[in-house]
Amino acid sequence: MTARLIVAECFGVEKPTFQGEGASCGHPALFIRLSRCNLSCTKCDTKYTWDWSQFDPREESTKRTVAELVDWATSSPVELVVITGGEPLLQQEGGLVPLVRRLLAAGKRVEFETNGTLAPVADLVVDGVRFNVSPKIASFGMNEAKSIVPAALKALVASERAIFKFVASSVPDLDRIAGLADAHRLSPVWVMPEGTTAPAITETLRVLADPVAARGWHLTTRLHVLAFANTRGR
Ligand SMILES: Nc1nc2[nH]cc(C(=O)O)c2c(=O)[nH]1
Ligand code: SF4
Ligand SMILES: [Mg+2]
Repeated sequence: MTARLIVAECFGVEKPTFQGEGASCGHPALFIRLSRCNLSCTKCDTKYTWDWSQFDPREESTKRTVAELVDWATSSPVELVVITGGEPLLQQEGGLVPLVRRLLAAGKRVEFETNGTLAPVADLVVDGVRFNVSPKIASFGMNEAKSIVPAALKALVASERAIFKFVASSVPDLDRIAGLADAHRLSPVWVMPEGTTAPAITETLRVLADPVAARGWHLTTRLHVLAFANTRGR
């Protein structure tokens, strides 16, 4: 049987872009955005991957074979492939493992952008793969009883291939992040300002920078919002 994935969009080949967030911020990158999510955050900026009250899944997603996706990614010399969503690990029992295996064999490296509610299968915890884990705190508009899954966080910590990248809007958010980081031994901690416009990102970054530095954490911007005005497909 041909493995297929439910894809929202692929970008970075025709219009080159960068990983906009986290430890690889500024690196040239290709993006495969998988459709579907198991959460429903109020502040989600990719609702076209899951919110079928606002979007039509037949318009917003296509099924693509692993071969099609690998051909697309290998048409570019860019080494980093970011697999995001939605929640990409929802499809790890489907075509994700063969996709990652073939991307690595072609000389790519892979970063997953995941919400941290699902433990990765062993076949994804391999050299060349990293996990950018963004647990959603209450201020992001998600009930933490659903978004904080201790067993999944434990597995991601144990993978030794994860960073924990929290979206924050205010200084009090940092206390909640510290509580979660302590409770689940999450490290390294990265903080990213919430916002989908350059002024909003800059303003929040300025508020958060000193308190993040004081805690010894890492800080990231959202480079694609600054550079490309949050255009879809960049
Ligand atoms: N350039 C760029 N970098 C990103 N890093 C994480 C993204 C995401 O939507 O998960 C993203 C995105 O949408 N664009
Ligand atoms: S986990 Fe991410 S993709 Fe899913 S609803 Fe929340 S912000 Fe959106
Ligand atoms: Mg995004």
